[in-house]
Amino acid sequence: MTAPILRRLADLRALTHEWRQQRDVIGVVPTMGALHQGHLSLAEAAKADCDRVIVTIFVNPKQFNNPEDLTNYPRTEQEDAGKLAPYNIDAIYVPDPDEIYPEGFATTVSVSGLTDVMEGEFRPGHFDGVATVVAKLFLQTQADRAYFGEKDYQQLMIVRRMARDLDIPIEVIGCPTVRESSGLAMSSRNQRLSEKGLVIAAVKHRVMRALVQALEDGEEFDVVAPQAQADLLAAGFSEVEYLQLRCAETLKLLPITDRPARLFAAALVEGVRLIDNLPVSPA
Ligand SMILES: Nc1ncnc2c1ncn2[C@@H]1O[C@H](COP(=O)(O)OP(=O)(O)OP(=O)(O)O)[C@@H](O)[C@H]1O
Ligand SMILES: CC(C)(CO)[C@@H](O)C(=O)[O-]
Ligand code: BAL
Repeated sequence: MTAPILRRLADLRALTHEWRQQRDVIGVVPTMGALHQGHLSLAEAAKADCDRVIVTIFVNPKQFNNPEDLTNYPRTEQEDAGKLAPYNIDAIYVPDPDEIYPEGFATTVSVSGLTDVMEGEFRPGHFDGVATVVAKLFLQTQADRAYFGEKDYQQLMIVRRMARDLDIPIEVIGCPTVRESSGLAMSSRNQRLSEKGLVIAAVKHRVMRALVQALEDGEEFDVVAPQAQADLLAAGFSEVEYLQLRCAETLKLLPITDRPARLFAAALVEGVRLIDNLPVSPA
C-alpha cells in the first residue's frame, strides 16, 4: 500500500489527532530521503512496534555546513514512496520548507558537550541544525517513539539528550547499522562513489573490524589509532578526519580499559565523506 504524502502540517495534525483519539501508538522515522535498506530497516522496526508510522523526508538546509554537499544531496521522492510501499507505513510527511522554517524563524536548539567532538568538530553548526529540525519533527508529529540508525551514533545520542532535556515525551530508539555485503555502511552518499571508490570505502570497515578485534584481544592501543589511519590513506582515502575510541555513553576519549566503548571514524574518498562506528565488546 502506498502511504499518502502530506506536505502541510495541518494535514498531518488532522491524521495524528484521529490516531490519538483511537489511542494508537505513533512511531516516526526522520530521514532526508534517498532511501536505502538502512532507512527501510527503521521503518520496519517502527511498524513492528507501533500502530501508526510516519516517515518524514526533509533535506534540512540548516544541518549542511558545506553548500556543495547540500546541492549534491540526492532527491528521489517518488522512488522513496515506492520503496516504502511494502512496509505499510501510514504517512509520508514531506513538509514544505515553510512548515519547518517559516518567515522570521529565529530559534535554534543547541545541545552542548556531546556536540563538541567528531561530527561536531568537523561539521560546525551541523548538530544545531539537526537538533532544531528533529525537535520540530518530534513536536509536529507528536510521535510516541522515534527510530534512528546507529550509523549516525553521535546524532542518536544528541537527539536522545535533546528530547530528555526538553521534556519531549518521546522514546528515542537506536537501530543497528545495515551494511552492504562488503561491510560498507549503507548511506545515501555512497551513490556518489565510483566502483573503485566503493572498493576503497569498504576497506574502512575491514580496518575498523581488525582494530576492534585487537582491542577485544587486549592488544596495546592508542585511542586515535595512528597505524589504522595510515592504512586507510594507503588504501586510497584522501583524508581521515578521525578514527577514535570513545566511551559509548559520554563520547569522551577513553583509556582502553574503560567500557562500554565504541570505535568511530570519518574519512573521505572521491570527495565523499563517509562515517561509521562499531561497538567494542566488554572485556
Ligand atoms: N546503514 C544504515 N543503517 C541503519 N540506519 C541508517 C543507515 N543509514 C542511515 N540510517 C539512518 O537513517 C536515518 C536517516 O538518515 P539519512 O537520511 O541521513 O541517511 P544517510 O544514508 O545517513 O544519508 P547520509 O548520506 O546523509 O549519511 C538516520 O537515523 C540514520 O542514522
Ligand atoms: C535526523 C535527520 C533526518 C535530521 O534532518 C538527519 O540528520 C538524518 O537523516 O540523519
Ligand atoms: N546522516 C546524518 C545527516 C547528515 O549527514 O547531514
